[in-house]
Order: sequence, then C-alpha cells, then structure tokens
Amino acid sequence: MALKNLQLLRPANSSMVHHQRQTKPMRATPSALSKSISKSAEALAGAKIGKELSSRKTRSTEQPNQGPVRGSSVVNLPSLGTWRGKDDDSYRSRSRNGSGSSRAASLDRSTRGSSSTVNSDEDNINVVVRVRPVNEAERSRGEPVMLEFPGKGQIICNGTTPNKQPKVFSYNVVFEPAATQEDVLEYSGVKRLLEMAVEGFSCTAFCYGQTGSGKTHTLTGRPGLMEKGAGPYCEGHGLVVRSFVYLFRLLRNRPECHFVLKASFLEIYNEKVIDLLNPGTARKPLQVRWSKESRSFYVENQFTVDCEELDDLFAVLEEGMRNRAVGSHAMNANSSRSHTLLCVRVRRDLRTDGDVTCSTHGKINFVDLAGSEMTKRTHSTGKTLEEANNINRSLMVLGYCIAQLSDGKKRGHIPYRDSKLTKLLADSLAGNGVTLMIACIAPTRSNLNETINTLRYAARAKKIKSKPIVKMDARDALILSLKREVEALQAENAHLKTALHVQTDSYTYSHRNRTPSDIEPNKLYKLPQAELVDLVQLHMEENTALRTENSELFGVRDQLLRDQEILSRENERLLKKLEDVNTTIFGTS
Ligand SMILES: Nc1ncnc2c1ncn2[C@@H]1O[C@H](COP(=O)(O)OP(=O)(O)OP(=O)(O)O)[C@@H](O)[C@H]1O
Repeated sequence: MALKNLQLLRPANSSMVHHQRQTKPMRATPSALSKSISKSAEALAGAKIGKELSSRKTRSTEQPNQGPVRGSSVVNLPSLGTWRGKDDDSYRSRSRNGSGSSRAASLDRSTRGSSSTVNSDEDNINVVVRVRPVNEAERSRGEPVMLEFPGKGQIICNGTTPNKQPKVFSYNVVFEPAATQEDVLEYSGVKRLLEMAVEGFSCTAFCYGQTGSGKTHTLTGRPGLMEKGAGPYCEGHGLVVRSFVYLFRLLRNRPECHFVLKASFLEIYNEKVIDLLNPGTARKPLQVRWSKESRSFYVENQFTVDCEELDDLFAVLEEGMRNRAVGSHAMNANSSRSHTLLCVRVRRDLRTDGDVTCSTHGKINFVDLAGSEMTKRTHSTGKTLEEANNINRSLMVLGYCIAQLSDGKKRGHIPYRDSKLTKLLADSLAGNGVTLMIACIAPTRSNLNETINTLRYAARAKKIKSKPIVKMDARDALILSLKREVEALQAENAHLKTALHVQTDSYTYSHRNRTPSDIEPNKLYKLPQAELVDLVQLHMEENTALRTENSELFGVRDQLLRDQEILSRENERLLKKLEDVNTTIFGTS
C-alpha cells in the first residue's frame, strides 16, 4: 500500500498538556481525492456520490468478520493496562482561565481494571467523560456551572439533591472544558484501540450524551467543517480524522505486513438502517441479519470502500456526514437525529516463515449516538417527536443491555435483538471486542438532570467486563498453530540433542579429573606401602563411581532416545497434517 507522508495536527494550545511528547510534523498531502469527490459527484443508486469513491465501492454481500470466526484463535492480546495514555498520572493540563489547579483532564489509576497478560484476563470497558464549555446562550442567561473536577478521574456534581449533598463520580479520564481535540486523541485511549484494531481486534469508540453535549463535536469537530471543504489536516477535526491520521502512521510503521482497509458508514434513523454511502437506501432500508458463521449481526448489502490512502478514508467520512440526518430543535441547531456508525476494517496479511500468509481481521467503529435527552426538553413535536421517541427506545435498549452486562453476578438475557443499534454494537459490548465510551456532558445548571443521567449510565458501563480476542481465519489459525507446534518440537529436539552431547562431554571431563595422578607403572614398586593402599582405594572408589555414572548415563540416553523417537513420530505426523492442509487449500503439496 502506498502511504503518503502524513501530518499529525497539533492544536495551537497543545502546550496546555504537560509532558506531552513533541511529534515531528510531516508534510501533508493534497486531498486530491476528496476534492474530486466533492466536485464531481454523480448519481449512484439514487445517491450523489463521488466518482472515485464509487469506483472503490463494493457492495458487501458476504458476511463480514464481525464476530469471532469459528475456530479463531486468541493470540497476543496487548496490554490493556495503558488506557490512561502514555504519560500516566503526571498528565495534567491547565485550565484556560489560568487557575493552575483546574485540569483539562484528570486520570484515575485506581479505577482501572488492568490486564497486561496475554490472552487470558478480562478488562473493563474504558469510560472517559468530556465536559463541553459553557455556551453563549448559557452564558447570557448567567447559568452557574454545577461541576467540579478534583482530579483523579473524578467529577463532583453540586446541587443534585434537596439537601445539596454533592455527588461524586469516578471514571478513567475526565476531559474538562478546556481540553482540546488533540487531548482527546492522546488521552482517551483511542490510540490503543487503533493499535488493537491493526492487531486484529474488534474495537468501538462511542459517544453518549444528551443533545448539545458535544458528541458530534468530539467525534467529527465543529459543525459545518466538512461542508466548508476542510481537508484532512484542518485543525478543527475531531477524534475520527485524527484517528485516521494515526492509523495510517501505524500502518506505515509496519512494512513487514500488507494491509487492506475498507470503510463503511451507516446511520440508524427511526429504526431503519440507511447506508450513508448510498443514501438511496433511505427508501429501502438495509436489513440487519445474523451470521451463523461469524456468530454476530451484520448489515446486508452495505457498501464498503477500499481505502488505500488517508484521503480515501476522509472522503468516506465527508460523504457520510453530508448524507446523515440532521435537524434543528430548541437545544441544538445542528442536532444529529440518528445514530451513526462509521466502520474501518483492517485486514493484516502477515507472512510467517515459509510461504504461509496469516491474516487477521480487525476493525474500529466510531459511533455517534443521537441525543439521550427527554423529549420534552427539546420541545419536539411531529417528525422530531417521532425521531426522539425512536432514539430514546434504542438508547433504552442499549441501557438495558449495559445494565445486564454490568451486573457481573446475575447476567441474564441480554436484549441485543430489541434494537438495530444494540444488534450492531453487540460484539463490542458482549466482550470479544475492545470498547471506549466517551460520555459527553454540559456543565451548567439547566443540564444537570441529563448530566447526572449520563454520568450514571457511564458509571454502569464502566463495570462491563470484556475479553477481547483476535479475529483470524479458521484456516490461518490452524496453519499457524500447526507451524508453531512443529517449531516447538524441532526446538525441543535440538535442545535434547545438545543436552545429550553436553552430558557425554561432562562425563569425559569428570572421568579424567577423577583419575589419580598419572604414575608410571614401573615406579609403583618405589611407593611406600601406605600410599599404595591409598592408591588402590582411590581406584576402587573411582571404578564404583564410574560404574554408577555409566549406568545412569545409559538410562538417560535410553530415555532420550525414546523421547526422540516419540518426538520425531509426532513431527512426522504434524508435517503430514500441514502438507494435507496445504494441499487442500492451495492444491499443491
Ligand atoms: N468541547 C467543545 N468545545 C467547543 N465547542 C463545543 C464543544 N462541545 C460541543 N461544542 C459545541 O456545542 C454545540 C453542540 O455540540 P454537538 O452538536 O457536538 O452536540 P451533540 O451532543 O452531538 O448534539 P446532538 O445529540 O443534538 O447531535 C456545537 O456547536 C459544538 O461545536
């Protein structure tokens, strides 16, 4: 894959974060593809869509690798104990108002479910909270800020109960209002998610919160950014574009692998699945089906776009953002009226020694949920009310699922099937994937009830345990495991041979050392009687020791020969099996 030079954006105020490493800026590439897409749109299946983007599209009729493939193997789970970001708890940022005590983000080491072992341990869903700044309307009404940030991942909500007792919530990371988009990339744990997607894990980052709390801002940046033609390196971008840049940097650093990236983008609007890369499906929504093979839900006939370069991924986002359902209501002029799911699948082909190529299938989902607020707050009527009711229904099902999953003791039936949203998030929530929840909240008094709801929701989600697995083709997993077995046996054989050789040497050496000092036989008669007796005694002792040692060595040798015999028979059997598998798959032996 040809990877162009990429540039990692740093916001002007990135100095707000202490201990942040400087990233060497790289030259940006012109976003030729995205420009051509926006200029030369053509109708495709009733949709306006870019020429080059459409030429890369394929309709997915086969079932994607959404869940663990039968026979898939669990390999090399990277440490999940690094959610906090790279600079640990020394990471602090100053608030814009200059009060050194306030932090743009605070971290909580103690709340981490940690797992740094391979393949085995469970880990909690990573939950971070982002607090948006006070907006113009709130400022003009003189609304007080109800939240405090004492650090260590804690948020204190004031004025929540009649007796004014503050409530304290703890999370993995809290992004205070002054936190930048770059802070969120660096410290939310999304980089870890991207690294794991490259390794073959299913990863999901989703934003949850009431309308106007900053979900879309966090994921895709300021409203209208795409419409204004901002390229991939514009500073206003949110987590998604920054993640794309980071993802391509990761791929570029792995020249030993071949990567294939495919992206898709859908929305769930009024419980209908619409392909944002083919908005014609608004008239005939797509079906969500169950795959027996991958044991997960998938969207039938969804378009996927081959993304060879950063601009391709950017074009997918641009296209989808243009097509998503946006409405206006009392609380947000640019409110997302649907849940959107942008999925980037990463196939990694890794050549193991010999001619065997092993593929892993990772993915990262970016999910922007519609607002979780009560309908009366948005003064919704008619169409907007219907939208809000559907939004609330699917978020309610998501809430049930989260409540069930987080109740470790009595996990009962999880109602994934009750909404399209939960069907599609099932594999992320259920535990084979790696999930990051970004709970978005507003800091002012008029939002307090919704803020508390969101914080409770997030606290529940934090209890969900997951046990991520790498998705790998069953065929590849079998070949890899056979190869590994053969290698282990070969290594063991070599070790045994060496061990046998060393034993023999050491015997010879010790034998020589035990030999009494060389005395010429013709001088023996000159020795005094007592020395002669000692000498005879020494020889007799040595003879006994040698006989014992010899019989031990014969015993060891016989045992090793038996082990070797077993090993070589086992090796032959495995090699034969490997040949058979190769013959079946590649038609050659
Ligand atoms: N951290 C932030 N910094 C600056 N502006 C923000 C921030 N978060 C949100 N905003 C602004 O607040 C407004 C509402 O944000 P946004 O549209 O992202 O909310 P939302 O949660 O996605 O709402 P909805 O559920 O209605 O789609 C936008 O104008 C956005 O730019």
